[in-house]
Amino acid sequence: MAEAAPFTLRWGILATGHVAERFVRDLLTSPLSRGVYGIRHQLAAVASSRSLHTAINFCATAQAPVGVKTYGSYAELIGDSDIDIVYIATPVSHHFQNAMMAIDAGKAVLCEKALTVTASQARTLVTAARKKRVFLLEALWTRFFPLCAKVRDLVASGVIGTAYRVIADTSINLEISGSPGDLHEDHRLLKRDIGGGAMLDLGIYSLTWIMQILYHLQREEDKERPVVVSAVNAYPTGVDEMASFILNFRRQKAMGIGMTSLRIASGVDYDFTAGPTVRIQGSSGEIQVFGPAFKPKRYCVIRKDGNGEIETEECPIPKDKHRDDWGHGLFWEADECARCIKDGKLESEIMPLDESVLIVEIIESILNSGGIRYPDAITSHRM
Ligand SMILES: NC(=O)C1=CN([C@@H]2O[C@H](COP(=O)(O)OP(=O)(O)OC[C@H]3O[C@@H](n4cnc5c(N)ncnc54)[C@H](OP(=O)(O)O)[C@@H]3O)[C@@H](O)[C@H]2O)C=CC1
Ligand SMILES: O=C1OC[C@@H](O)[C@H](O)[C@H]1O
Repeated sequence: MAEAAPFTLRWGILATGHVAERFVRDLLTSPLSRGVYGIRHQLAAVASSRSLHTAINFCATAQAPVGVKTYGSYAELIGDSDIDIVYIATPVSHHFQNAMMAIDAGKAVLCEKALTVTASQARTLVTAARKKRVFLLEALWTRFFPLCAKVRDLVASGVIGTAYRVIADTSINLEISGSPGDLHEDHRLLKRDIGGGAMLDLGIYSLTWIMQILYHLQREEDKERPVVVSAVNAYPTGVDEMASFILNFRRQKAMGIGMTSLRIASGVDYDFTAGPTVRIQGSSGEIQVFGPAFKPKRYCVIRKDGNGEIETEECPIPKDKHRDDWGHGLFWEADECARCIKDGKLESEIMPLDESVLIVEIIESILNSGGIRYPDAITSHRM
């Protein structure tokens, strides 16, 4: 019997910045190069808010195939009937408006992290997607790494006993060399008007590690939400440059301890000096994760009764040799979109919408505790 043709998902790319290029390069790799079958991705169109030329140049740089449509406005892309899903790769400040526009037009949406600047925006977006019955997913790419799936499975299967503590750090160093104290203010992460700051950009990864173990793995019927305490340092531009937080799951007798910084990196070098960026400690052992928390590379399992033996699992990002050996790791979230949409699902079980909303709520409470306020222009529900 002939094999069924793979399900094809037609993508429209909204914005042409740094992550959009990486995402498109990933989309253009073959799912077979990472052992994924039954789906394929088609890059249908790219839009830039700046100009048509920017979109055309973007396609050339990303080595897009001929025939990809290009637009000089987001509205044109969203109105294109040959697109199934819109990937939103604008700064956080613009996610609410961009995603709302796509949802209103009945398009599925994969929206970069953080889902929105405020919890109220996140709730409104999710309500709109559910009402319109369109697929919506926050592009928290790390969640979809096979490494994360393996770690979740290991914890759920009781390999380390009961998980009582998760410690996670996601930090980079934006200090200007030779000018101690000063950070690179031209960096998007220092800009308040586009939703900069450590928590929304990087702390969210520490948070997702804690949440995918201590929250996501709880029984669906009676999930315990954490009580949050935090400390935040602000930078003169008004964004948070450093934050530490504790998520207390009292009923589980468990705590998540998260850190993020734009001043001091997780380690001088992620491979050799950072140590584990994530530690999951259980009653009978520990799982340690190495590499940046947003792009983990390997994990090891240390059992209390293991006589000091450490089981290490390397998890390299698969490369496509037909695409210049490219592979960044963003393709796994794209594959999840294709699988969900193929199966008629409106959200992913790996990163449910209620969890995305809860994550923005937690970030908001952490930022509020440090007096961080974003301008009305990016916190409103104006379209
Ligand atoms: N998953 C991951 O690995 C990563 C995710 N991210 C997330 O992706 C998003 C974008 O980040 P990144 O690509 O690094 O950002 P960039 O600044 O490189 O790109 C953002 C793009 O958004 C568009 N844009 C629209 N309005 C504005 C505006 N007012 N200011 C700036 N850009 C605007 C522009 O595209 P155009 O002019 O074509 O419309 C711009 O190129 C963020 O939400 C971030 O959190 C970022 C890095 C890595
Ligand atoms: O989401 C992200 O992950 C990778 C980092 O390099 C980047 O700053 C951040 O936006």
